[in-house]
Amino acid sequence: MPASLSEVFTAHPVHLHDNHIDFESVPEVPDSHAWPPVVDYPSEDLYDVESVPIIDLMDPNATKLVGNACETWGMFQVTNHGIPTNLLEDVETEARRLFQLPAQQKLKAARPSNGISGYGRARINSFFPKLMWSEGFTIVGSPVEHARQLWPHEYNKFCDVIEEYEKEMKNLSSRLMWIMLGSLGITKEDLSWAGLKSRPEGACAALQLNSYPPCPEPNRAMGLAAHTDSTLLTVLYQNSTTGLQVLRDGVQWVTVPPRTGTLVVNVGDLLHILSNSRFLSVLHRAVVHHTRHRLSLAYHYGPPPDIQISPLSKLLDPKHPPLYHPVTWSEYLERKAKHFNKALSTVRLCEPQN
Ligand SMILES: C=C1C[C@]23C[C@@]1(O)CC[C@H]2[C@@]12CCC[C@@](C)(C(=O)O1)[C@H]2[C@@H]3C(=O)O
Ligand SMILES: O=C(O)CCC(=O)C(=O)O
Ligand SMILES: [Fe+2]
Repeated sequence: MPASLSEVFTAHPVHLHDNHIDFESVPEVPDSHAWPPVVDYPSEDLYDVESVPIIDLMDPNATKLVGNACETWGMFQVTNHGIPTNLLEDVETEARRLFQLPAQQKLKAARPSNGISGYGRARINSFFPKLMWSEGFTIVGSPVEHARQLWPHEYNKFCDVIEEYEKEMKNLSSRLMWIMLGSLGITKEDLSWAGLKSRPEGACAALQLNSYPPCPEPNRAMGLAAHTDSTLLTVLYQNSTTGLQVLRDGVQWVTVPPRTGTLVVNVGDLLHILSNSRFLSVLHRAVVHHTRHRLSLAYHYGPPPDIQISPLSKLLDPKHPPLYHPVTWSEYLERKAKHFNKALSTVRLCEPQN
């Protein structure tokens, strides 16, 4: 069994580095990136819809509002989250600087086919016949090794900003997790691994930088295909270009409009399991824009990789039996690498009632 997140993908190599195109210079979407019209669910433009809840973390009712959003949307936006505005600006600038590098330079820090961190396409691309209109850079822990490959002489600024962002995101994610669980009546005593003193690092995370260049034919391309995250929760910063969509009630794509200073939070598959299905792990995707470049930074927050995650006993009774097998984050990421969006059903104990 893998001891760290980095080892998870050794058994599931994905080869995704061929066929690079210069997104900025092509006049039309090449066949390699041309998606047939996605006829799954309508987009909200057709209807007048409510949007993802915006929750002020300083609101005395925040816990209740967060719980409600997790049970109905599986996603919410937060204000008054405590992440300094200048840090958000700096991290956006550094991400932009990275993606602006020439392809050959970025490929020096390419994510190995059997590795977790580095530059490359979304690993979920291996499940689709067409390529996505995006590039990504995954960071687990220190970015130094890869940053040196990108900027041999001036990698310090990037590393300082990323490390500060990782530190702030880790604190915020932990705080959010306790608010989310608190809404279900769960306290620190109910989660044996959360207070493990012997493991000061405790939780584990991956920071995913995503770049979506402008696209000459946005309706024929896909930025990031519909997926759920394998995490406990994900905290997403998006720049001022729209693109993120969330599946509402399993029937309709709803855009999550960027709002300055606001962060998007979504429930991941592991929190869905812990909550015994009370919280929704929602499908979300990123579409692309005709003229505007979109950037997003997703902080994928999970438990220590080798800790068993299973429905919390406090939420179980004869009417609410456990719906999932215990699984570690490492094992779950392996399942995701093999089964993609069917990973959750591979750990399900019994079929949903309705
Ligand atoms: C820890 C991780 C979660 C993630 C895989 C990763 O190693 C880092 C990137 C994450 C991401 C982002 C895009 C969608 C996704 C399904 C993917 O392929 O890479 C998620 C992965 C996940 O949540 O399973
Ligand atoms: O770019 C976005 O808005 C979505 C990114 C995302 O879903 C992810 O990195 O998991
Ligand atoms: Fe995601």
